[in-house]
Amino acid sequence: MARNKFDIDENLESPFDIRHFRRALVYIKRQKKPMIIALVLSAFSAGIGLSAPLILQHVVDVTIPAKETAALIGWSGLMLATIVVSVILATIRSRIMTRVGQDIIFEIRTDLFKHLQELPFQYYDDRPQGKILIRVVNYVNSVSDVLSNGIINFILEILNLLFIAIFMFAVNVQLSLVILAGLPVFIAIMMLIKTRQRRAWQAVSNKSSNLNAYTQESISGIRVTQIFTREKVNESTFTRLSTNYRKEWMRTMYLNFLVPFSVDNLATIVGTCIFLVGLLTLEPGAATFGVILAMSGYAARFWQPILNLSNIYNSFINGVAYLERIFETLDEPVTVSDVPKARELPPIQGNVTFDDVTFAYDPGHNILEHLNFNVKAGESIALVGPTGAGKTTIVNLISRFYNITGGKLLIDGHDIAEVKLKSLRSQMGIMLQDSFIFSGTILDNIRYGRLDATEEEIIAAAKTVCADDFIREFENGYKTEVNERGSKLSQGQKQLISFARTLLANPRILILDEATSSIDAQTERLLQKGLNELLKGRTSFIIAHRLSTIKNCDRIMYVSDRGIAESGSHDELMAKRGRYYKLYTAQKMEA
Ligand SMILES: Nc1ncnc2c1ncn2[C@@H]1O[C@H](COP(=O)(O)OP(=O)(O)OP(=O)(O)O)[C@@H](O)[C@H]1O
Repeated sequence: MARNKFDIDENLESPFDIRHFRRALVYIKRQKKPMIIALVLSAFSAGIGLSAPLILQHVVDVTIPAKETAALIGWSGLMLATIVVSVILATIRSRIMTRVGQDIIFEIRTDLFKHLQELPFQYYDDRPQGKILIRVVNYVNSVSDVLSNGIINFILEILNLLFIAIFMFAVNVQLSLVILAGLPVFIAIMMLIKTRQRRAWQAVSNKSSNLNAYTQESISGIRVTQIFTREKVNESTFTRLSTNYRKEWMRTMYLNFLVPFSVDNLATIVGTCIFLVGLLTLEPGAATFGVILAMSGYAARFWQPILNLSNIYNSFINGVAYLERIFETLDEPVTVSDVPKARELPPIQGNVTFDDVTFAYDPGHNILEHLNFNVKAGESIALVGPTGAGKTTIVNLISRFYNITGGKLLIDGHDIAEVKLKSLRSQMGIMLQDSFIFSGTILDNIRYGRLDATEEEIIAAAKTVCADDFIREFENGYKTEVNERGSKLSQGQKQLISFARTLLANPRILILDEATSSIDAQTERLLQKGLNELLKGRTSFIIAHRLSTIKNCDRIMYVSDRGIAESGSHDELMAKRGRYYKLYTAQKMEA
């Protein structure tokens, strides 16, 4: 998918790719056993149900004229028994199939989530989160029925149809042909609306995806919305997307209504014809009144599975519209992954080399060009420079969150493109600009990257970053529950927690992207002390706009014009009186 937004429809596949169905069969096949049991139960239930018209015919033609009261009671009891057995079998089948449906969606959803965990940053850069979410939650739910009951019901309805055909031909061939005469008309109607129905369902999936994306974005940005009093504008955007969804849904339903409407009408016409033809040819030995009654029963039963089949077909194309989206996500290539013969990156010292590195997020728009620098193990590097120059991009490349477009990036001489991602990232401590806090306790949040860390280690990390004091001030201390995104915490507190989380991993290379931007100057000074100790012997990349915090770094790189414009220690760069000097003196004056 190219870059997408909440009001841009995703590309629709046309015509239907049968591969999607074959892939769905992989999940269905895993449920073979319970599905066969359900099928057999249903076949029994349907077979028993089919005997009812035969009993009726016998009662009308034989039992009633002969006034055999005892037999009449017997036949009535038998009819009741068939209904009871049918209901019991149908209930058992429903239970089995509910479980099968849930097992199928459980597996699809697990595969989707697993895949989403591996997809690179780029995938998430390119689309609204709501469009991803709707696939995992809603779309998977929507295909459950079609992949479980849909298949079974399809087989059953075909069997049902066959049985009914056999029964009715056995009773009367001429009237059976009358019943069948409506079939070509029905097939013609279905052929006419089939493509439109498919497109309509695809459009519904698109519009619901757009609506979901916008709702999700609006909820995430609700604070900004209220700050700028944009509620009315947002409501009108929501109404527009909602209206689009409703329109597509209605269009789809109108098409769908055509099916039962046609079936009902055809069934009524055929039913009338049976009485007409039956009564006209009513003569002893041919069509008795009992036969006509039985045949009109079969006519109704014959059209019921056809109606059911067309409903199954309808939910099938509806499901396919969702399946396409689900499999599209599962097929999304994991572009940042281990190469076939990837090696483990051995425990590193922390030498980092950018060897003629070029990088573009979007082809043709280089953010970095022919970047060359070498960082020795244990060196502390500050990346400074104007907004949007490429500082975050540089540190993201070191952890291989994106593949570089040209050149090589080496750690201790190992090309990072050739080592296992896990072995690379597990030796890095990265603190992103967004200090994301997960729902759970503060303890859980610090422990996030090292599940085996002891409480003592967690507290030590928190102390190093000066987070221990404020954490203990909470009523439940480290066991304090925080909400998703840490809504109970101040921005600075979130940064300190995520700082502790990064340190706990004890990384050889530490990357701090605006790690202390929201922390007050006093805490920052204290933090700096702890950090200086901690940074000893580790390679570190520190991005900071507040230059006072990076003054003491071994080397400062001024990032600009797709590369490093200046590089040196604070004193060297100040003596040079270049861009860094200007930036530093400007900040000093402001302070
Ligand atoms: N995911 C992305 N897709 C496309 N372009 C991007 C993406 N992320 C960043 N950019 C672009 O790359 C350039 C460098 O961005 P980067 O975040 O590295 O800058 P920065 O120097 O860290 O900025 P800041 O100081 O504001 O954090 C910017 O022009 C930005 O628009």
